[in-house]
Amino acid sequence: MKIIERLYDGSMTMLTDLFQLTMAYGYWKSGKANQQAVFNLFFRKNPFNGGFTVACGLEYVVDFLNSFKFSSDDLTYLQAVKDSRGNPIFENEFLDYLGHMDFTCDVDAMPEGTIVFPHEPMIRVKGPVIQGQLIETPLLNMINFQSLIATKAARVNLAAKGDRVIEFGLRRAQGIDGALSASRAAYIGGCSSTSNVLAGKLFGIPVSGTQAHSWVMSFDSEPEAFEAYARAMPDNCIFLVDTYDTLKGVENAVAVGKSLRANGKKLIGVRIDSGDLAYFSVKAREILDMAGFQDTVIVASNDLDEHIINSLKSEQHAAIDVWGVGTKLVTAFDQPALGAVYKMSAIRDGSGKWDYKIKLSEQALKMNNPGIQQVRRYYDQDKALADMIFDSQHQPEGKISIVDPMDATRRKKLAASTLLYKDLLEPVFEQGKLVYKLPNIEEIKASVAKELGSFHGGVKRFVNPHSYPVGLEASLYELKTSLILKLRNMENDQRQ
Ligand SMILES: Nc1ncnc2c1ncn2[C@@H]1O[C@H](COP(=O)(O)OP(=O)(O)OP(=O)(O)O)[C@@H](O)[C@H]1O
Ligand SMILES: O=P(O)(O)OC[C@H]1O[C@H](OP(=O)(O)OP(=O)(O)O)[C@H](O)[C@@H]1O
Ligand SMILES: O=C(O)c1cccnc1
Repeated sequence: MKIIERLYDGSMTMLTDLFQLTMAYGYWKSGKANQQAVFNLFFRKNPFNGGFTVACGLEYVVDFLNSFKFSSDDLTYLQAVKDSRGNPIFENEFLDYLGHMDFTCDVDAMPEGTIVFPHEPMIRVKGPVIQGQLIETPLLNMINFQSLIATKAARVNLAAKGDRVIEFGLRRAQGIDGALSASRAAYIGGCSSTSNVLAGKLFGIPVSGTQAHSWVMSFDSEPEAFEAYARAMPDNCIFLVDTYDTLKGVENAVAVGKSLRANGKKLIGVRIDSGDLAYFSVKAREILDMAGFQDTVIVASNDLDEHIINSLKSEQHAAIDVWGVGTKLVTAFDQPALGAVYKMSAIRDGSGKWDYKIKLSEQALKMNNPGIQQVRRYYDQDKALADMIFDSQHQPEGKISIVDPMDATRRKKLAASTLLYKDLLEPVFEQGKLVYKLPNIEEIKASVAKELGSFHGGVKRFVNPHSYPVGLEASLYELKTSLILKLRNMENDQRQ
């Protein structure tokens, strides 16, 4: 079979790191496979030095978990995986166990489109430790990338201040799924359409586009190229005007626009893809307006990102109506990974009691939070005030104090009983059964716009954004501190 058919028709359960399978084998050998554990997926820093992150990728995760099953092909492959002495790593009885394994975990997650902040669990998995372990890598793969791109797209669209942004990234994206899931995430983050036709077909995203230099170059002259296009597609005319001389190109577009008009058609737009976009767009606008083409839009492209768009639009008053953004959006050019991690935060001991876990680190930033966490977002009217990470086993009551996990002296008191709130993690799977109704892509996209609207402008600015308050509920903070002290004492005792 060809590589693309094999990739997309096969089971995805093996989309994991080998060490997840070797640890799974170890859990099984040690009789621990079914010990209940809790894992949280979270990141430690907003991308792009920004003040927020857009959660994205859950639909992929749901699909992946829904069809989580090792196929006989997978097991045959695993049978042949060898250790350092050339012997099979996995014994057949274990492979048989994997073959019969069904996904039975509880999964709670933030819906796609939720605005999320560092240290907040975006996904919580509770169930047999072997299963929680095996799905670590694919969950990170799906959530890290799509959340990164949805966040970049949200930033680009904030800079465009309501103008249409078309995502042009397919040709520069990181491979096939890098392009497809980037187109999906970019649309969710706020783009209006994509040039990626397969993404349009798969996800129901509107597709749109203009024309390339090769079209113009294939004719003896630019006017001939525009005329031929207008004859072929009179209702789809956005001419690329910078192949030879941008302003002459606009004049050539106007000339064809006049004959389109004479036939009851319209010159929809011109695209400028090089040079000083502020200067050329303003000049192009003058030419178009003088000729009576006030409603012809100016599309700009060429290595754009949120900073260039912001400068062109807000500082230089460029006359650009539509932004075509490719490379820097779909490759998350200035930050290639979100850096979300997946950490165990509790495991049930032999007596059935939850044993809360943290990982010690020299860096406070790297110490995870313990417990079976939930995130509560408090609102004052329709504005988000602060988020509290708490242990769902101990529902907070009365007056609430939240503690900054990076600086315990920073505490925020909330008159919680008078405030509206929403718990951000929603049940997705209960004992392996899907209990969540997936929103469609339009609903997800609309929720990003709505959610962003509930945050103060300072959180969304590009330079030194305001750090939105996220804290640990005080008793969870105390618990974390006591676990750290206990582990440090254990370390000291072992050294003596
Ligand atoms: N007025 C402007 N202010 C800020 N940045 C701009 C402005 N006009 C264009 N840019 C950006 O400057 C960069 C221009 O890069 P470059 O010099 O490679 O483009 P170019 O001169 O159009 O040549 P090419 O044909 O190779 O694209 C692009 O990222 C573009 O988006
Ligand atoms: O610049 P991006 O944000 O990635 O947007 C996509 C770019 O892709 C096309 O260029 P093409 O691949 O033909 O090459 P070019 O850079 O020489 O125009 C298009 O003209 C844009 O410039
Ligand atoms: O349609 C376009 O103008 C387009 C598509 C892909 C990349 N650059 C431009």
